Amino acid sequence: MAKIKLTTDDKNAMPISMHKIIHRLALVLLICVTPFSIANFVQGDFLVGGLIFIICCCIFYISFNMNSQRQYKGNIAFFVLMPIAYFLMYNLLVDRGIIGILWCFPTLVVVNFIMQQRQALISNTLLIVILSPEILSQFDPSFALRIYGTLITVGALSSLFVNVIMDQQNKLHKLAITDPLTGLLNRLTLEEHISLAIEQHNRTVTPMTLASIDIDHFKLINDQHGHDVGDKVLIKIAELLETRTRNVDKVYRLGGEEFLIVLFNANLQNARAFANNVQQELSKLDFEYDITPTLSIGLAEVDKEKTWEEWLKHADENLYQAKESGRNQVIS
Ligand SMILES: Nc1nc2c(ncn2[C@@H]2O[C@H](COP(=O)(O)OP(=O)(O)OP(=O)(O)O)[C@@H](O)[C@H]2O)c(=O)[nH]1
Repeated sequence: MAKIKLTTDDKNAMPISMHKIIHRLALVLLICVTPFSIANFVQGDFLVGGLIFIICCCIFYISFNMNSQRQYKGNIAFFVLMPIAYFLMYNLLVDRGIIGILWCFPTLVVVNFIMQQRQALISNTLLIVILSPEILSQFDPSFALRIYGTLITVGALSSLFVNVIMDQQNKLHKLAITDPLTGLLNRLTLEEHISLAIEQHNRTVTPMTLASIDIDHFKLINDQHGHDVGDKVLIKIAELLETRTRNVDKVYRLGGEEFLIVLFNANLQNARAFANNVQQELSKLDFEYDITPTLSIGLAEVDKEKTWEEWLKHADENLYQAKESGRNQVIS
């Protein structure tokens, strides 16, 4: 089964479920914690008020940032907002003793939700290290040990919890966007990727070409050799398409024996060379029962005057012409 290609950005991005969790976290903070911060300011307790306010700002900022920019990577929280919060937390511990420690617990949990796993681990370890001199000087060793035990347990449990959610969500997301037979992308992300390709073309004038691909007389393969043999042909062709494309390209099975490839940074000439190469490679593959499948391919280069639907339609029309001209053809 072909593996879906993930770009570096896909790999660094937080899963969609984390976006929702952070929006909800922001809402919970707004309702439950912000009034607490205001109350502290009113009572003149600027340290506690400021600390809570900064943590809330951190979550609000990230939540807002995620609405406008889906690829949040946790850097703002790691490099800017958390150091400020930790500075205040240290002073709180110096000033209030054991009461100051209490705010570390929600912080350890929140950090796991708003940063990537490695950043969260570093950040939480740093928090404990920063507070250590004060913990050791203020409390006797057995009590200090209990504090460390509880801080580490809360940090580790929340990290475990977040990782289980992210893992499940990644699996579900992968299932939702892939075709179960071939492992290629299905239609779900088609509009998003084609629109992104158009955006990138408009921004950088990078050429992009769509290749609409259809197996010729596939019904005959099914009828003569059975559906399971037809499935194996589909899987092998999907693997061929995946191995012949680059990491940035997107390969879809749109249904039945129909495939689509978004060829990034490829003009019509590059795409034609790619299509001819795929046809040649296919003719060299060994299939059961001496089946010799062929492909009809329609190509269309991106045109900034066209919408993504028109671009797709153009590639489909060329595919239709390839079929009409006798199949096993590339038309652009
Ligand atoms: N084995 C298998 N067959 C499928 C699958 N999905 C669709 N098909 C079959 O694909 C065949 C498509 O047939 P047609 O649309 O007539 O196309 P074709 O025979 O390839 O003819 P042309 O496209 O005109 O060259 C049908 O027989 C479908 O049953 C699948 O997942 N597995």
